[in-house]
Amino acid sequence: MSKLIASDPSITSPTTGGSAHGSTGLGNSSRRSGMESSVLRFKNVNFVAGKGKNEKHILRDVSGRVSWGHVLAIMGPSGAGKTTLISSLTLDAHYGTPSGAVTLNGVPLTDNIFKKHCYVVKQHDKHWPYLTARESLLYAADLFEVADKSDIPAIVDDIIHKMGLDICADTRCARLSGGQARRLSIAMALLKQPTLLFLDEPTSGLDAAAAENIMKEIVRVAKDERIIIVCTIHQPSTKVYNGFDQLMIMSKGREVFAGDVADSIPYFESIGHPCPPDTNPAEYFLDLANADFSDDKAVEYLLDTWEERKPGAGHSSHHGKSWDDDDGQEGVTSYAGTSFFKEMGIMMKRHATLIIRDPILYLGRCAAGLLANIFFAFVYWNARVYEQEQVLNKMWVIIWFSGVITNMAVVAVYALNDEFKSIVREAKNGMVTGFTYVMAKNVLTLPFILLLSVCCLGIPGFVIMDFPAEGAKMYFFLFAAMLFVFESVSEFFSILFDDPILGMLQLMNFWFASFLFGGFVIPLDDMYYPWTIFYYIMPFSYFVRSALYETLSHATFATCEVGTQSAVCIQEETPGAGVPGIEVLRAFERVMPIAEAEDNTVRDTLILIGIGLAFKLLYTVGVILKTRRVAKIQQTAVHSYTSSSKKSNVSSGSIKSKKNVATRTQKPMIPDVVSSQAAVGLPAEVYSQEIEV
Ligand SMILES: Nc1ncnc2c1ncn2[C@@H]1O[C@H](COP(=O)(O)OP(=O)(O)OP(=O)(O)O)[C@@H](O)[C@H]1O
Repeated sequence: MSKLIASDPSITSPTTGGSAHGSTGLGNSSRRSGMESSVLRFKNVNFVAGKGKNEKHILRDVSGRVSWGHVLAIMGPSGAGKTTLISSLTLDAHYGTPSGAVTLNGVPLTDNIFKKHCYVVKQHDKHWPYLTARESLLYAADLFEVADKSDIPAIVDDIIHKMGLDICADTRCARLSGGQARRLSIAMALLKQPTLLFLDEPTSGLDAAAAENIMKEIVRVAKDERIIIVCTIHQPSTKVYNGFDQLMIMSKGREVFAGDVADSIPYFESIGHPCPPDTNPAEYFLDLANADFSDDKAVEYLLDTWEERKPGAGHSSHHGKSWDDDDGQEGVTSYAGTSFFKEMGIMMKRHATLIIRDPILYLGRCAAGLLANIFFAFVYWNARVYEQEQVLNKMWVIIWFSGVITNMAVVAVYALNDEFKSIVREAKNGMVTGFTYVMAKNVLTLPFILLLSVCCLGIPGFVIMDFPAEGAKMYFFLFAAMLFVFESVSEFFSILFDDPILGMLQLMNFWFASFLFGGFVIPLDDMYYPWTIFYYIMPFSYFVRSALYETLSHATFATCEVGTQSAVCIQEETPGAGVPGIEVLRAFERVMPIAEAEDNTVRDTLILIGIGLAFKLLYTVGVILKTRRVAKIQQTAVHSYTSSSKKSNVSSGSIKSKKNVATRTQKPMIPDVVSSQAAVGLPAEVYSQEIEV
């Protein structure tokens, strides 16, 4: 068996001119990853959820081996552990402890290898609601660099046709039916041409004909493109069932059967469960394995019988193949990924489209800010004149103008939380990185923040409320800095929790604390000592102080008649000259200490930008960590090509191994097994089961 490895990225890297799909779309076996023949092996995969008394063993010693060109269909009743198995194999089984050995071409599966060579389509679809199906595929093709730019539209058209999406190609994803969204997810995966593809319930939501066609396409793609496909499936029709080549039936987290589909009927017959004629075998086997609705003892019998009889038990192997056989390529090749700037460019283009189309997150907020502030301007209509008895009302106009729009950042928490879930999926599949997402978003949201500032202040402040034009420039920047703080805070809370409601609550808390400690509800000197910290770290005090300065100091106020009931009442020195705003501000400072008759706008703007940057930094770190989050499988034992017979060379993003044929011919009967633990001195476990599915 030839085990050549294309270790030079230039051999297959699309960036160097290779076309992954050829001009007619899928159908060219020149694979992006450069791996022509691969094998996925998983051995004794276990998953334990919870700890101590609450510990629950969800997967027990599930093993399998799938080579390129084959589709392994995992079936089982609801709750059998199919999704948990897929999550464990895709390093996504958080909330528990996965263990076992999972290798691709003999190399333990890592996040880096996964991002480059694998793809997972999750059970629940997640697309960009404001992009059409075609646009989603075009952006994905660009990000995956599947071919030269000029070939991409033809490739996308081809895959749209093969997935039966022609009718909805130009429909926005938000309006796709469940089945169409499912097919779009599969199309995205096939576009990448991964070495290893996981599909969790690819046929859910599809009618029988669509399910049959999709499964046919999946089987065809696996063969033609030499992909390993592992999918879970619920109750397939007889036609779909017969279309699989390899099958694993699970129940209660264990195997009931694993092998060729053709062997399933004889196997069940041999253990006393002949499939009745004219019965869908899938349905029949699933009924047998369903512990919820059939006799639990009967299910236990099935599980134990398979444990004893399965072809791999006792070191013999199914079809002469075992965990240890290496008919696939050895090692995992490397290829040049999309460059940072190219990825940034594509992300920015995509996000610009989303900003324009998504009415909630951006333009909708501009409109809402404008309308809300026009409302407040009319509520405080009397405060538009520069009379001293209106000074207090002017302060409240300033506060409401900023208070309502910053409170609306709660909407951003919700929308960004949803957006981030899409990014996490794309990052998992190696389409984007968290860092480029943050950078692209920053570049695009900064102009939006300035626009929002103009929307909120322009007509309501400088037209209706007649704010002095002299202070306009600084006031816009100050306001934009305040919005920047809340945008950054909303970004941070949007990713802090999976549940957007928790993030929204935290933003409300932040806003409320900022309001309370802004220095206008309770003056700084009256705050009880430990609470004063909030006056300094929250944004409202900086904003209100400088906004008051920019609004009052440049104006001239009418003189105040003696005896007028007013917080501030200064008489003009020269009749008809009025009272300078700075004098009014100085007098107001004695009543409302947050006011200051000193120009601190630049300083306060910079402090606000600093607070915003601090949250931006937290957000960036959070995005990077969350998009790299991996539920590492605790490698109980890995058959190693790194043992004495083979040397493995692990470098960043590239794992290469060279075969030593001479030593391999002396392979011991029991596989030479080492583990990562063994590598650090723990005893290696020797496998006693070998099975090919
Ligand atoms: N973190 C967890 N804590 C406790 N129980 C869990 C956890 N994750 C999964 N389970 C349980 O493990 C079992 C297997 O769940 P899993 O989602 O893998 O089943 P499934 O075969 O994919 O089911 P379905 O076909 O309905 O999607 C279920 O009983 C589920 O309730």
